[in-house]
Amino acid sequence: MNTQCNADLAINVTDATVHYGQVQALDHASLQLAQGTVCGLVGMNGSGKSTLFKTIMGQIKPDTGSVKISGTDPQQARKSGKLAYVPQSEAVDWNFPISVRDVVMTGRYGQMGWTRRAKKKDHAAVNEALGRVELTDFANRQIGQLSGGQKKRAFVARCIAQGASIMLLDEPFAGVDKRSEATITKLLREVADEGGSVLISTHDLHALPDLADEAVLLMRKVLMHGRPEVVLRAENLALAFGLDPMKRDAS
Ligand SMILES: Nc1ncnc2c1ncn2[C@@H]1O[C@H](COP(=O)(O)OP(=O)(O)OP(=O)(O)O)[C@@H](O)[C@H]1O
Repeated sequence: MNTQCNADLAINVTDATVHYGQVQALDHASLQLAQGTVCGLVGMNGSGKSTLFKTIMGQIKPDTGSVKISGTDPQQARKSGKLAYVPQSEAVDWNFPISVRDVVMTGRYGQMGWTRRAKKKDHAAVNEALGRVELTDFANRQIGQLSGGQKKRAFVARCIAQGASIMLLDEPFAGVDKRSEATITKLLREVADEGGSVLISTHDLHALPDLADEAVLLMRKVLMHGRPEVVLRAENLALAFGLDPMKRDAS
């Protein structure tokens, strides 16, 4: 789909197979994502989307194949702050006694050294990120006391404070109000326009053509990768879902 050489690819997953015991979650999946693109990841429940994210993040080592992030290992890309992940809401402990500001500050930890003492530039990065997601007024609230959409915005702000140029977002629009969806969409577009890359799983297929430059259909392997309006054609969705999810909930 792209003409960049491998080291220029933001994400390069080649032939990744992942098992959880007897369950095969990825089956020789390959995905190349160029710099400066927003890509939507679409697939039914259990098709391997979260597993693919974890594999790209280096949290799961695939049985076969390899993952490169801008030509380096995922661990190295995470350490340098280049690669960031916004997990599904269910994966977060919202009762943890931490403020919105401190959640965003965790994005700076990699650059602070072992003392984790925030300097002026760290506070400035956090303030700027909070402003970009319109959460400045909520900075001192405990993270669990935000709405679903505000929580997502806080985690996007964390990626921005980190200075990440490659962002993975697992269902960022699930249970999210329209304002938050619009704010997040605008920010992701800005990240891509600045040369970053965004991979975003979503069940909201109607929103995808406005949000993403590309779409990927996943069913343990990548069935199709191309322009959203082509990938989301009914006959292609039928391959991935066995029905027409534009007429029904894609889950
Ligand atoms: N920790 C685990 N142990 C065993 N099986 C798992 C584990 N995590 C995921 N699976 C299985 O692996 C497959 C892929 O799961 P995964 O969570 O990657 O799918 P998904 O596309 O993200 O699903 P959803 O849309 O529901 O979030 C599923 O069959 C799931 O049941």
